[in-house]
Amino acid sequence: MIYLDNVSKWYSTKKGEQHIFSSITFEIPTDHNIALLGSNGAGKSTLFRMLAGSEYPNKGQIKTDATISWPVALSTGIHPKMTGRENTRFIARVNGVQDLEEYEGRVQNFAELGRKYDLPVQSYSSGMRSRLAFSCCMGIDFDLYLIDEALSVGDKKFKRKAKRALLDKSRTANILMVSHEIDEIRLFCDSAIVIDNGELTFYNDLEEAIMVYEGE
Ligand SMILES: Nc1ncnc2c1ncn2[C@@H]1O[C@H](COP(=O)(O)OP(=O)(O)OP(=O)(O)O)[C@@H](O)[C@H]1O
Repeated sequence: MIYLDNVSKWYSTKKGEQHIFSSITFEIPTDHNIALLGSNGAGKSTLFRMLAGSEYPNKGQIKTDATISWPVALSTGIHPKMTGRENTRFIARVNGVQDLEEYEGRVQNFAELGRKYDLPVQSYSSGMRSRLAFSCCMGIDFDLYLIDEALSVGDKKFKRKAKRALLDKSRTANILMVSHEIDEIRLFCDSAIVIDNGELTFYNDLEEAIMVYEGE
């Protein structure tokens, strides 16, 4: 269960407070693979950051007993001065991974960074950074994965591999996905949340949600 309890979120800008969500009370079901649909600027990434705990609501609380990933495609939390391997170990410790060596090996195999794995991340291309972040995230067992345009990670070969890994995950865990590719959404999700004007609406029927979203 993920429960948004009277959540308000705003940003202070030069033009005053910009309100994204005002006093939202909403339950995100955890027994579905859910697409998060909304136009540019609707608040999808903001909601993701609050769910991941990297940003707090200005008011209210997000209550959950589920373990939630960080947004998968982003290299948030990857330290540029540390090597790929050091980052992997750090992420493993922070997330309570028991078998460090086994995890490290899995990430190394999946990310396919070759010798770069032992070089500082600041020497990586942006695609390589994303591959490391994606591999670190997939290597940890979360209840819910936040997938933010994650399948745009890496080159064609890596994209195929990432897609397969994500499909495997979606069978044993749940995903909450932001993608502007409707075909991708249909492949991974069975239901959706539409964000419109700061309001969240859950649709059990994905196709109905797509119709609402595309008709906006
Ligand atoms: N740090 C910030 N400071 C000020 N405004 C912000 C900040 N982060 C986001 N916003 C604003 O909050 C609103 C929601 O942004 P958000 O990135 O969550 O939208 P989104 O639905 O993910 O959009 P997109 O589909 O374009 O990625 C936007 O108007 C954006 O300009």
